[in-house]
Amino acid sequence: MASSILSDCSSSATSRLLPLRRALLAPPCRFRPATVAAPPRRPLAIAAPQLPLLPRARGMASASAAAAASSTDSDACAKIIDGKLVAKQIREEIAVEIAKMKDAIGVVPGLAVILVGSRKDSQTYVRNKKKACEAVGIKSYEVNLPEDSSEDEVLKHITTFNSDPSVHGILVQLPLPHHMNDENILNAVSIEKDVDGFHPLNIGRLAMQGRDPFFVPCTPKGCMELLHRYGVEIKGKRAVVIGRSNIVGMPAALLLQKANATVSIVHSNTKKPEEITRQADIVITAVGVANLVRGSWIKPGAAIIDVGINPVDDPESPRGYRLVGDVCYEEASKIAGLITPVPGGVGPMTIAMLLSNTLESAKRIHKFK
Ligand SMILES: NC(=O)C1=CN([C@@H]2O[C@H](COP(=O)(O)OP(=O)(O)OC[C@H]3O[C@@H](n4cnc5c(N)ncnc54)[C@H](OP(=O)(O)O)[C@@H]3O)[C@@H](O)[C@H]2O)C=CC1
Ligand SMILES: Nc1nc(=O)c2c([nH]1)NC[C@@H]1CN(c3ccc(C(=O)N[C@@H](CCC(=O)O)C(=O)O)cc3)C=[N+]21
Repeated sequence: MASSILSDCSSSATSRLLPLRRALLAPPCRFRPATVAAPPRRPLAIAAPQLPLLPRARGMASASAAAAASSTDSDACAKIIDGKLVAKQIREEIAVEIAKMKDAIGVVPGLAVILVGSRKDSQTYVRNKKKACEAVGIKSYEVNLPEDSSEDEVLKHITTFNSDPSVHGILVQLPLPHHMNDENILNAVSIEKDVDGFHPLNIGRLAMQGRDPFFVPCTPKGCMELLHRYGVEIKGKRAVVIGRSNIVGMPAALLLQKANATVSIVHSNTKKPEEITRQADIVITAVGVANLVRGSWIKPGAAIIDVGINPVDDPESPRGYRLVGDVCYEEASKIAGLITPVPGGVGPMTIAMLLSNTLESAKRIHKFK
């Protein structure tokens, strides 16, 4: 459900909640349309990190550059990280690899999606995943179960997919109905087919030094991919992750740490989150609160990756609502060096990473290089 109120990002410390006003939608930056930065094409950075191909974004090159950027500089305008474009490039790369694999060994990757219940947003995500699979040549299998299904029914489908050789990835759409135990269900997915990367063994391997998971969770992997493709240096930088969920915040923090950032995690009990966030060269937000992160929370020149997807009422939109992130975009885009929009930032990357994980799984299972 869309929230019926929207922070207008205009008060100082706390969000003032007002009815939606059209004027708030005006683009804040004079140069905004021209600053959408297209990253050059290159293979997935997760497999082979480093090698930034874009010139460093304003303010990200060094502390002195960041210090030079002033938050009162009205011309300052962040580069937009175009997740939609990067995701398209990645899908094209994946389609080429799938065609090669099919030619060489006659195998196409298969992804099974299990959806329980009839939440509209979950149905949309699953439909979009299916479309994305078809477009790159991944065969998709779908199971739709009613809301009142038993945990055993879900487990039965997982077991069937675990032993089906044409299925290389299994995804159980979250959230599950309340009467089901997420842990039991996620534990049942074979770790070799856990393309969401949510199995405790995969998360454990992600957390451990010198170990690698079979799969990195898609949304955090997408965030890292955007940072890599836009040439954001991570090693030695300060990063703040806002949110610590098992599916986004926590694995995002682990990945940043693996990439040698110094990481702080902000959560609902954190005191003075703005002071902590203001120290960060890189901020990843995954909270689910519209406009939580204000311009005053951001270090000039920082890279901001906004994972939040928050519906707010918008009578002028055909759907009656629109999506905004956790970051007050109007304010943040005047101070940050780089920023992801919502929509069109991390969301499309999540789906691209799911396709990437499914291809990776098929290649590993069939020992195809
Ligand atoms: N773009 C994409 O592809 C995806 C987007 N999302 C979106 O990302 C957002 C987060 O999703 P998810 O991680 O699943 O959400 P969860 O609700 O599982 O986790 C939210 C986290 O935010 C923290 N939090 C809540 N309120 C505050 C606050 N005021 N200040 C600081 N931290 C706070 C919570 O802290 P605590 O742990 O203390 O409760 C918790 O760790 C949602 O908007 C979701 O729709 C999610 C997945 C993919
Ligand atoms: N097992 C499981 N794995 C998930 O990865 C998973 C999940 N369950 N449950 C729900 C969350 C959410 N999620 C998103 C995926 C794509 C967009 C996306 O493509 N968003 C578009 C907007 C789409 C629109 O306009 O509605 C964008 O940000 O541009 C958003 C959110 C994956 N999740």
